[in-house]
Amino acid sequence: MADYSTIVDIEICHPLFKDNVQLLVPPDFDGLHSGAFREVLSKGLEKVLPVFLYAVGEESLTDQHIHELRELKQLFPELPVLFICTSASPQELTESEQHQLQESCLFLQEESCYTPQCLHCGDVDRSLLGLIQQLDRIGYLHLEETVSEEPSMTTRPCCGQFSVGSDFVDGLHKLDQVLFFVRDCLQSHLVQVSSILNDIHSECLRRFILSAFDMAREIQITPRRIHYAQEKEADLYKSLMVVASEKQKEITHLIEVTLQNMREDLIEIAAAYQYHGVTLLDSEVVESPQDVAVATSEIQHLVLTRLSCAVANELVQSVACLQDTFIGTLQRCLESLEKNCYEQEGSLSASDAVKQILSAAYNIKLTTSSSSSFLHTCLERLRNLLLTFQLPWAATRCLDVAWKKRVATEMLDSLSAARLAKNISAQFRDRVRASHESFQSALRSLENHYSGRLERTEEQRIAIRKYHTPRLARLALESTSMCDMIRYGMPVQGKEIGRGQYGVVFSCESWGGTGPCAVKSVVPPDDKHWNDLAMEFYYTRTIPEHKRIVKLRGSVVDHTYGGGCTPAVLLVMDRLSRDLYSGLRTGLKWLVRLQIAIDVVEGIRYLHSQGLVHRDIKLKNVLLDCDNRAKLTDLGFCIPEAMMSGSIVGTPVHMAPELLSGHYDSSVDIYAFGILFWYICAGHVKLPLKFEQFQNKEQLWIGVKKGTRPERLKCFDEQCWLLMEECWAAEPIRRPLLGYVLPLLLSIKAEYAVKFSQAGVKKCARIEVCAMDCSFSLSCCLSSL
Ligand SMILES: Nc1ncnc2c1ncn2[C@@H]1O[C@H](COP(=O)(O)OP(=O)(O)OP(=O)(O)O)[C@@H](O)[C@H]1O
Repeated sequence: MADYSTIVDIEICHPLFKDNVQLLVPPDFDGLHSGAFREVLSKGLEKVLPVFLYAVGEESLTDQHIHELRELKQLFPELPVLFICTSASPQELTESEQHQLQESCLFLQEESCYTPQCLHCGDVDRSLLGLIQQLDRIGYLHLEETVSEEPSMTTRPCCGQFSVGSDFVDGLHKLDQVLFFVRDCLQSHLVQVSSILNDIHSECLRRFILSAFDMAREIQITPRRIHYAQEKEADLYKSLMVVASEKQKEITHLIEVTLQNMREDLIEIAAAYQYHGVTLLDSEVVESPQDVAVATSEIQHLVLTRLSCAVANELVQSVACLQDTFIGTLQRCLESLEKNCYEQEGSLSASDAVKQILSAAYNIKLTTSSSSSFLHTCLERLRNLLLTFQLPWAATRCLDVAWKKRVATEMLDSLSAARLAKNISAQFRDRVRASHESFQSALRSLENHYSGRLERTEEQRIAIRKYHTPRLARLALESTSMCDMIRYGMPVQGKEIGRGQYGVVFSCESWGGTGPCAVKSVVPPDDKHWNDLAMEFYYTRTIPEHKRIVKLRGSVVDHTYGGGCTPAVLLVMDRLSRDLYSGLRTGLKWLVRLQIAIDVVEGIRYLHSQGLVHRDIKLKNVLLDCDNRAKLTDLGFCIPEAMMSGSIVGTPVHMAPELLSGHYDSSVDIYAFGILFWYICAGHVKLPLKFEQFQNKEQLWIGVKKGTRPERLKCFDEQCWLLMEECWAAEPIRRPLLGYVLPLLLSIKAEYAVKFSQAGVKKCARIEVCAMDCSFSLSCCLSSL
């Protein structure tokens, strides 16, 4: 096969060709076979990121060009092409054009970011209109009818989504457009791959976190399930043993009633019985006395079997714990425990053992020996003896309906309900005991299986929490930062608006097309801080937007920070007016403060609903907008409950006592809210007196553990005080649920709103009276209010 590709090895000193750039100039395809174009392209583009420049020498496309371009479109429908019309009259560059070109080159060299803009080619040479229309028809350019005489092309989308469209350059002198096009193409590829990468990172992260949730749940729930199964089966066993041992009278009575109710039916069933082991001659006579014995035993067996069934049914119905519904939950619990557990061969599973316990009543068997009285048994044996010796007067050989009825009746008459009951109980007890033992051994092996397995699960959960998720989070932060950087560029940092333990917050007028924003710049000193920051970023970014959580818009990694050795991570978020700390310092009205408390509770409730615990609720992490509505920020310590390791985090005065023990849950946020609510009700930011006595945080924690809490202030409303006390209860279980706190705060606020509006009406009324009463001046009246 002919090799059509020509690799031109050229050395051009230009930033564009700096790294690993290959210039592929395909041959002229005129006269070559139709597949030549495809062949060259597919060979030349192996492992190459293509940027297509298409030079056109004439003012219109030949059929061959059109064919080529159609093929190109088919092969790469998404990839843009920059068409350069080389025949456009080359003009001398004006001074300003030369300057512009230089600027563009510098611009690219500096690698600074650029927000793609809509480029219009309104000023294309009119003689090239035909060529542009041809490209339009093939689907590369989109000519726009404009009011002006000039044709206008829209080929690039506006800012936002970063994708590049095909473009047209009329003249080689417009090299800056070539540079921009190439740069845009490469950046668009970069955005595409980093978005895909970020999707993969985020999805893996999501799955890891979900599996950590499942693991935490399994670790927590499995021992409880096993315990529940043990308890429930023990109860069942106990109550069945009571039935078997102590309810003889009831069972006797039950058998008597069943016998009475069924007697006629059983005799009729016996009458209609067709023998299996006996052949009848004419007139329903049998040949030998042995046949009579067989027929007798068949009838007796029939009657006893029917009777056993009926007694079993009655027994099950009269004993509640023998019914399926009674152990429904136990069965489900066992089945879920056994789901992923291999059973040992030959041994009974716990759920089967429970089924056997239940069926113990159904499997009871009544036999003639167990049912007859001693005297009846003797008579029966005597009768069989006589039959065996074939004494002529011993028995009839005509086994007709009357005979069958007689045998059934005799059988039923011979039954002793008390003996049957005793026998049934004994059988029942033995079966239940055996099944109970099988159950216990099955549960023991289930427990053994789980104890090893739960240890492994815990190890995996720790690995997910400590290693896998933070690393993935960091990768996700880097890939999304790359996209954000290309799309929106580096945020321009304005003045400093705050400072935290880990970073500085700057204002930024606009980023990504919206503003104003705040940029939190953090320089993670080590891998641990990097990972923590990445997790914060991940949680903040992935939770769906909520009006009570400060919105994170994106992030950028500034690799030039610190001379390039300590990159800074810039988290860009919505900018709010101030934090609650400065709000309280400058003074906020009571109703406003109550509304802030409501907002905070809504924010915490939302995080909890997402499975997250904030762990650092404090005045500085509550931001206020210009209407003094609050939002939570700084999800630095925010973490899903399943990922919590018991690490000690937070701000000392807001930290619940159990935080120090390492065993805590989402109720630490409710404790912290209790303290925050103290400040909200106090209306200032002074430390509670009770806490002031402590010299350091260690002393504070000891005090808090012993029960020291902020003091009640005079201005406190009774309901508010009670609420704080509940929230900061020492035992997490006694802290109220947010679903209770929220309506309570709303009702407190509504009460005050009514009180204030009534007070306002009274105040106005008094002012009117004062105004009418000339003996009082208005100012005097107002001061009295
Ligand atoms: N989005 C924002 N809009 C306006 N101000 C903000 C914003 N984010 C933070 N600030 C201000 O910057 C301060 C520092 O915020 P940052 O989140 O870094 O730290 P912090 O919560 O005070 O401390 P730490 O991170 O150590 O817990 C806040 O107290 C607040 O005053």
